[in-house]
Amino acid sequence: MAVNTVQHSQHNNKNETNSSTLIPQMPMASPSSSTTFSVNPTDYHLLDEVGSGSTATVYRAIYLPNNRQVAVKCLDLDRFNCNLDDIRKEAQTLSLIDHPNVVSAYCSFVVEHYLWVVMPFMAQGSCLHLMKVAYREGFEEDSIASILKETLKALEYFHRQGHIHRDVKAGNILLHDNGEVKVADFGVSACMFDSGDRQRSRNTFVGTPCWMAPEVLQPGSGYNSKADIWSFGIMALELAHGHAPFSKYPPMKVLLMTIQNAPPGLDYDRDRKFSKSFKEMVAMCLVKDQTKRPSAEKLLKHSFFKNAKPPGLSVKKLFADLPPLWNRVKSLQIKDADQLAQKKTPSAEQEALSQDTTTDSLFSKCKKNSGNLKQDKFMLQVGYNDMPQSEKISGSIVERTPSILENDMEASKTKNQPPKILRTLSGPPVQSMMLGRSLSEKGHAFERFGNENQSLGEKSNRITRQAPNLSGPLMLPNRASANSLSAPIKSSGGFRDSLDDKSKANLVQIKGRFSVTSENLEPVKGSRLRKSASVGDWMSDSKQMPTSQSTKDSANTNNPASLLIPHLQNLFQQTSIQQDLIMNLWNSLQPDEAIDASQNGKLPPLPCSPENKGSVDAAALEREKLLMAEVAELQARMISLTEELTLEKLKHEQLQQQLNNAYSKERNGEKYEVS
Ligand SMILES: Nc1ncnc2c1ncn2[C@@H]1O[C@H](COP(=O)(O)OP(=O)(O)OP(=O)(O)O)[C@@H](O)[C@H]1O
Repeated sequence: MAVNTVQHSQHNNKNETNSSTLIPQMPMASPSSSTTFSVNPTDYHLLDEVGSGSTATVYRAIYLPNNRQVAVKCLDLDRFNCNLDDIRKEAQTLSLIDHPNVVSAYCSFVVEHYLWVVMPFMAQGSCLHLMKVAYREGFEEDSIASILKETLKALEYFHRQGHIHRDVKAGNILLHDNGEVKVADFGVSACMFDSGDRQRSRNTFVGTPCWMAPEVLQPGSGYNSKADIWSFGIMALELAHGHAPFSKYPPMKVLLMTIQNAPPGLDYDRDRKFSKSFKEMVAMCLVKDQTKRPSAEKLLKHSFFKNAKPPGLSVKKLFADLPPLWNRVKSLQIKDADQLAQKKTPSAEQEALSQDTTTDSLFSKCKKNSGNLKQDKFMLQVGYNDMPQSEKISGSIVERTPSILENDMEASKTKNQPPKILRTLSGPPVQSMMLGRSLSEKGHAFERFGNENQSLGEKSNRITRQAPNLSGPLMLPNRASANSLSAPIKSSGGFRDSLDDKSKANLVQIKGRFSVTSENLEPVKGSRLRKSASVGDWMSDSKQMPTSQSTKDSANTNNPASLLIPHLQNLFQQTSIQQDLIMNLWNSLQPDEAIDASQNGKLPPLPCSPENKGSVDAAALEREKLLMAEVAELQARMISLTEELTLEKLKHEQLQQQLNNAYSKERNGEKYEVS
């Protein structure tokens, strides 16, 4: 493997302070191909966007020197608090991966603040995308068996090499025209989230809430390759139903449900169409005790896989009649953008709705429906430093109302957008020459959708491209092609670890991923977070999605009810989830550990007597009452402010009327007398 030492371009990641942090450009021959790919970005002609996830956008591209079709994954380095040395190591590891069921990398290099990873182009995209486009209820069992078997072969390979994939899900299983199945997203993404050495990365977890194994969420428990087997079981359910279990719930709730509930599985009644052997195989993967889960090697011997057909038969047929991937991606984007646009509630209606909501109904609604609130209105924020000392573990679900979203979009439209940034709303910064070509290609593709769709396309472009992505790298447009239903999450090796370590004091979620251990939050602070695909459109805005402090501030201003009520709802939601989480984690501590942590100040002095857990519940109730009272007070203030505002508006209108009268009389030469 030749290593080109030419530094192509600098990127402005904050960690780039020591000499070893520049990522080397790595031209390399693909392990299974003799072609060498250059690290010169002008050698790549980016054509269409074929997918996007929480960390990257992926393009179909042509490698100009040999006219070969490739995929270029563009990871935004600004989004991560990453050690570039680690990225280099991981990129090297990635280049050494050589298995027919694993998507390897041809080369990687930095273009401005993007890491470009050049890979084989998998022409049918991910299983998740395929389900969204054509199989919303999931695939048939024969296709599932083949996809799972190929995936399992890749996992067996990873595990044999001592690796854990850590993000096994349908969004990371790619398909090719001939039915080939390959696992993607190994290596680079992992390292993007795992600064630190290998050992440390074992103590952190990159994953996606619905797919995460219980042991990676449990305080203090370690995990190993069996975590992939759990995710594999969840993915089996995802392929069978078209979505992962719990995917309709907010991430924090998913975490709790994964820990507390019985493992999900194929239901004997509801899933009658599936074989006993499939159900049994899934049940073997989804055992909470990781030691009781089979290894990938052992699982491959299960009868379910023995009978699996070759993918050329059972997978290839899935996309026989479908248009090319990039057109599917575009039409899905259009559909999603259209749905997004239709979700808008006129702000007046929103206000009326908000004002109708009483404290009681609001509270009970939040309590009762906390799990049913639409995922696509939520964004999860997890943080320590923003919270009072007594609430050091926090997980807040912030509801994003359609009217706020709308405002964001309007605001973004009015901002001055330098052409380059405008171009990069959904993609990497590339030379204008490449940009021109890429955009024109996109234009052609849109033409195929006819006039009606063309205008939708424009709308989609307006919404998805101009969505508020201007204030920071985290602001991604809401895209159909994103790894919907698969927002990854990252947590440290248990919450207790996080509490112990000041360097892990900030928790931030980046587009669905839990990004724990953020020592330097600068790239995130002030940035606006938005959506993740998978569990919906969770969005945040430093201005509009308040932390507890900004919520307080907003209560002190003359904000109209339509803005305040969603904040109150957020508070309720946030508080109830936090309470659940605190109680759950606290109760999972050993009594002596809890006392110890309280006494040495690592944990706030919760009124928890290990002998008498009932007092914890009482304290929680007490706290709930206090919060209710606070909210009632806030709401009363809000109502009175709203009334004042209405009065002022009335006065204003009257004055306006008088002025108009005076003006028209003056024009008519009459003398106006103020009444
Ligand atoms: N080599 C490829 N060929 C074709 N499509 C691809 C390729 N790699 C990725 N994609 C598409 O792009 C999507 C996003 O890619 P990827 O999962 O690597 O991004 P990510 O940001 O790492 O996602 P995640 O949200 O899982 O972290 C995939 O779900 C898939 O649809």
